[in-house]
Amino acid sequence: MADVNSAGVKAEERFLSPIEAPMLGPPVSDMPLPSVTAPKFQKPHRKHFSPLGSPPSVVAAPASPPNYDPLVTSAHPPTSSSLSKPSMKKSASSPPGVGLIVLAPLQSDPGDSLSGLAHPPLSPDVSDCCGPELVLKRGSHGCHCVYPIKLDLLLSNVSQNHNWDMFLQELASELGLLVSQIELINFYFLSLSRLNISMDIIPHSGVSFSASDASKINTSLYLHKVNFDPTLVGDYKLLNLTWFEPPPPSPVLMITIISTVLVCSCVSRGRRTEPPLKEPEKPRTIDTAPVAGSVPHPSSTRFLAYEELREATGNFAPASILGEGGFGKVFKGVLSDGTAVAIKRLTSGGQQGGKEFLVEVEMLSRLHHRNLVKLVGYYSSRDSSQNLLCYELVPNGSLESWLHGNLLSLHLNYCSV
Ligand SMILES: Nc1ncnc2c1ncn2[C@@H]1O[C@H](COP(=O)(O)OP(=O)(O)OP(=O)(O)O)[C@@H](O)[C@H]1O
Repeated sequence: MADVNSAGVKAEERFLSPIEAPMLGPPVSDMPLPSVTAPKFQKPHRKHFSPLGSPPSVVAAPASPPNYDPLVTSAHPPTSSSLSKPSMKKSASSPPGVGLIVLAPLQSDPGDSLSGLAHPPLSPDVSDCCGPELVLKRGSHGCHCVYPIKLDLLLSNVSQNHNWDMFLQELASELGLLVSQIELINFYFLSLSRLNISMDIIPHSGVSFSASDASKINTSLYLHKVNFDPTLVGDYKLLNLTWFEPPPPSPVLMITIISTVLVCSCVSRGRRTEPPLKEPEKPRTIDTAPVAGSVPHPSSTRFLAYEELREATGNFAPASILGEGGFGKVFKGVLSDGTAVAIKRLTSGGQQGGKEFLVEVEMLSRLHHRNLVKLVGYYSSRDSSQNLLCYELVPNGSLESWLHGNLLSLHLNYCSV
């Protein structure tokens, strides 16, 4: 009898290198598994669970593919007769190696008896919007593609009046699946009671099965934990199980995620550690500028430490006195930076209070004229009991001599402004 596939095609017309079926010859593990060539993008890891090896182990496909191509078929609509006109086609979109493992044809006369067999209800064709190794999830909106588990079983002692719905229900129940997750892709009769059947198991949620779920299915089938009604199927053998590990996120997505994390991290860190904005510090010495009431200290001139002024004048030594006006003595001195200055020490208890003094200092510091003596800085104690003005030193004689001499220079001091 010659074997026929689901489309009723004689096996010997299709297969150049037939291999013995597991129950008829070499074990399935000796069957070379074809290599997979998938596009680089979204390439999933394809893993074969060896039915004859340790159940949870993953057996990689051999590096060298066999010389013959495995038969790759698309899903076929149910055929009314196993001897009907063949409609099998090579799938261009499917990668090699994803499909039916070819079993050897039996050398017996097929006769017409196969036409009376109850054929498995194959899933109808669906639109081919999915990429290689992906299948369309039925019932979903749009083109929802998922990675299935591809399963090949060898069924023996199959009832001729096989109730395939019952078989699928039992298989789904035993594997903890929904019947809707199992799609029969192809079948191949070896004899009246024996056939190889291929199916896709569709993940109920997500884009693929987890490794543990795939391993459970593999183990259940390998260890024959799946029990069928003996009136339906006498025995079965796991020929092949292929699980597609979901591809890792694309590099673009990874870069986006990493960038987002980095940006968020930097922003968060910046908020934590960014010091509060500070006013640029003015050159100060030891003392700090006074704040008299609501009047801020003058910003356009220097606040000088009393200690510096005291040292500059030799502790306001009488020898450094330049003169004396209506508001106090004027001392000659040199600041720590070498600037020669005239320091006017206002008489304590003068007419001006702290606020007025600071306002005057602010005004003086903003007046600039070639005939005005430049204000270098000032000092005012917190209680305004000590107020000092520091001018550039006018050399070559007293102001009086300048004013009353030939020079037409004008001197305006703090009191006369
Ligand atoms: N920048 C200066 N450089 C050199 N000597 C100065 C300077 N400022 C004041 N003096 C000296 O100190 C003296 C006192 O000056 P001050 O300005 O205090 O009084 P005044 O200008 O003479 O009169 P008034 O008190 O009415 O302003 C001046 O006569 C001058 O000799």
